[in-house]
Amino acid sequence: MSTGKDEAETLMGTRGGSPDCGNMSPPGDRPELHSPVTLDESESRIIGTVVAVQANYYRVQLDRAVATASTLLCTRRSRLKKIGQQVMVGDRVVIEEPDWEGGRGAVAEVFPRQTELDRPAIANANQVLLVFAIEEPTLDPHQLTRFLVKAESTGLSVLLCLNKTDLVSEQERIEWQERLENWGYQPLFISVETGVGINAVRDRLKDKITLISGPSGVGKSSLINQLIPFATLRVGDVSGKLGRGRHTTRHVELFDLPTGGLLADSPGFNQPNLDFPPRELAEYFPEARQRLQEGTCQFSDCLHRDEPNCVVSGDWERYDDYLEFLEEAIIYEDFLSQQSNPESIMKVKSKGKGTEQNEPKLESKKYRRVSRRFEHQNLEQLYQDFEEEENQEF
Ligand SMILES: Nc1nc2c(ncn2[C@@H]2O[C@H](COP(=O)(O)OP(=O)(O)OP(=O)(O)O)[C@@H](O)[C@H]2O)c(=O)[nH]1
Ligand SMILES: [Zn+2]
Repeated sequence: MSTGKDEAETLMGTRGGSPDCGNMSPPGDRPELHSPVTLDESESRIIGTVVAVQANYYRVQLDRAVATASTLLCTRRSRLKKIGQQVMVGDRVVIEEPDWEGGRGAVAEVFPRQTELDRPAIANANQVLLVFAIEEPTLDPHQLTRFLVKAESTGLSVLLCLNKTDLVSEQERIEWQERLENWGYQPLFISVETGVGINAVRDRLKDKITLISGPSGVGKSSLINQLIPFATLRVGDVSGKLGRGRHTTRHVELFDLPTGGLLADSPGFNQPNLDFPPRELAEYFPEARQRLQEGTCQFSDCLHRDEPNCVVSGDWERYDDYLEFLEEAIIYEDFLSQQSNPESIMKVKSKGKGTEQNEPKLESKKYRRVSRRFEHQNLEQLYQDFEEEENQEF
């Protein structure tokens, strides 16, 4: 746990850009939220966390309220602009020139980020809280796996929470527990309806920055309403849908948990497209991760498909999901490489009599095992994502 003073010693602000910590902080190296030290008296620094970014303004929640202000609306000092220092939601920052009465200030320095995600754009997040329901909607292991893989791909800790346990028997709950433990997870079983397990969730969110995720209807909003008192939610967020504004894909805002910690809800994160290199996929299945820790595949670039002497392929429940997602990740990689080289999408075909015509290239050999239907669906989603992103203001 670092203190404000530790942070002051490692400030980057004027000393260059953010370290490229990407979205893959190594497992086991997961940061805790900084302890609530606000005003570093020796240097009179005002320190806080950026909880929202709106146009060129940053809403900064101070570690400790000063005078009557607990948040300040800040601009970014021009010297940060000059060095290209971006300010993200979740950033720990130093504020200068506070105007306590007007509630204004200027972000002068940004502490080095411990983690950084780009979709949603959030710095220093510690964990993903993945919420599913056991019933209504019935828990679908395949969909759960997709969300788990997406959550794992952030490099953050993954906390799985199964809601609506009031709708199933204890026997059913235990069956799910055993099954998920075999996958490598220790889920929290909760019921927002009856209150079971909510305190355990609170404990796990304490002093951390948590990104909540999960499909529609599982009870995320109901859970958020339990965790954050009505009074602290801003107008427009009272349904429990935190920060769901016009910019659905990238917009993210942090909300204060009364027991300590911050919670972010980003609807874009609830469309779990698998947008990472195929080689990484095995790392996102705890079962595969474990096999790779215990053994080594014959080929260093093994995709764990049908290569000889592979330690990953084999008899584990989610191996078929692995294979399906692998194909999807390969398609995505191919799509990206075609984006960067548009000519590669088309080939010139002779139509006879000296005429030529551009036609889309057929899939390359390594992707042929993908079914047409599967490919079509996924590409449609990829194109949609791509267009959506193009249209985003950030
Ligand atoms: N039986 C039961 N119903 C619950 C529980 N938690 C939530 N619900 C109900 O499930 C329905 C969906 O809950 P929401 O909180 O709106 O779900 P959501 O995940 O926010 O859904 P989206 O807004 O579509 O993302 C509501 O009718 C809730 O009352 C629970 O623990 N048990
Ligand atoms: Zn292998």
